[in-house]
Amino acid sequence: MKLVTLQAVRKTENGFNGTIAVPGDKSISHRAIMLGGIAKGKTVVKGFLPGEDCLSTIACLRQLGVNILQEGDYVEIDGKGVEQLREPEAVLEVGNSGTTIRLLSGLLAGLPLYACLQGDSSIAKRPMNRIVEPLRLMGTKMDGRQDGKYTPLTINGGGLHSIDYAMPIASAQVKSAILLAGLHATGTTSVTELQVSRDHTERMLEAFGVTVHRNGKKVSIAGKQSLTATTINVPGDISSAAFFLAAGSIIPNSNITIQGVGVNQTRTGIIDVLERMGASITVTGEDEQSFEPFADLKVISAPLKATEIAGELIPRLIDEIPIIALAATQAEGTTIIKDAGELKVKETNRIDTVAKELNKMGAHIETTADGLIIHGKTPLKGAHVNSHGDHRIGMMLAIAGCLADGETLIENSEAIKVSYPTFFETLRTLCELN
Ligand SMILES: O=C(O)C1=C[C@@H](OP(=O)(O)O)[C@@H](O)[C@H](O)C1
Ligand SMILES: C=C(OP(=O)(O)O)C(=O)O
Repeated sequence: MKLVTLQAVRKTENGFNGTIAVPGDKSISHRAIMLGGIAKGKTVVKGFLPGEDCLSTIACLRQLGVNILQEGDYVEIDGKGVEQLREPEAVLEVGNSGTTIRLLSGLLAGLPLYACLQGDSSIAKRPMNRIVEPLRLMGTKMDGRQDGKYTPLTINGGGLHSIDYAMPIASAQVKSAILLAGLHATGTTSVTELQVSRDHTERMLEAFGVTVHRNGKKVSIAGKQSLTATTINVPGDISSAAFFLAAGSIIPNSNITIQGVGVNQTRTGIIDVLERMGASITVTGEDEQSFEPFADLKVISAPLKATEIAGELIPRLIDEIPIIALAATQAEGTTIIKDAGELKVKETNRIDTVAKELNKMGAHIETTADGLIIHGKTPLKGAHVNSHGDHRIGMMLAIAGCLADGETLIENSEAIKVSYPTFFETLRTLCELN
């Protein structure tokens, strides 16, 4: 039986203060393990995120026969090239990780192996047809429940040919799955994005010596290229830093510096939106040397005003919408978030869970078909809330609890370990929790 965890959080009286570093970027950590696993030579990953999702990726690659040493945020991968991957003897378990199942499916599609992939009860509800359709077009024999819509997925890979695919949705996971399959297909595979999404796969493939052509929203990769091992320095995860950027803005008397955060343009929508709302954020020490840019972010509390978030901005802050919604409850005016229907197919339906849980605390949030309407300047009060097993909802509620009058109890708080296992330790360095 799974234990239900309950975390108590009380209002912080003196603000959030201090200098912190957030754990490594989740998206980049997954990709470093997968690409290191098919490269030739020793790949070293520094600043790896030892969160449950990325540990699932390591476990899957080990099942495929890759030797991986992991100690905290340090990883060494003994890469022997893609031909050394062996057929897994058991089902590949991806846990709660959408990135693991979608990217790994793309990788496996190109290899002459049979594999079965499944995850937890949240993964079982998330759409897989978005990758199954293009991978089938490339020649993959692939199936899943309801004609490939849902997990478990089975893949009988190999013998792929290239495609020129126009994506019907904005998704870095779908783009990456196709590019990883294209790596082992004949001809040149192209993907044209509907809207620009995070480009970590493209950047990391280049870091492993692969030629990737980019032309606006079109990305192309010639098949049959091999990867050469490298050292990957993973920046701090801006999606984790986002909780403190928002907290520092809305919790009075705060002053936080977050060191070494990844500031890839495809991920910095959170900074743009908070600044537009009136937040005081300073970006310093930008380092562009590495394949992914890093910077230090400083935030001090400031009065916020409402905004509208829509269109091309959405993929640049898709995972930050729960914490942006909390910030908007404290802003002057009504914030409108639209074009964010993708939120319905994350770890939970985040349109519903954000509204339901924050409204328990006194917020006034309405749901729409593709977003949220958030009425500002609503004082929050402590309540018994639930992460519903969604890490980002859990962290957002913990920050809400630091702002609300009285005590907040967060049920299923253990979900936070998916992307930020030391979240409450960081919180305790910034303020008194209880
Ligand atoms: O490629 C990635 O690492 C991710 C892409 C996004 O998902 P989609 O591709 O479904 O938009 C994001 O929400 C997820 O947390 C990580
Ligand atoms: C949606 C997320 O991740 P994934 O799709 O990898 O489960 C997330 O981290 O918010």
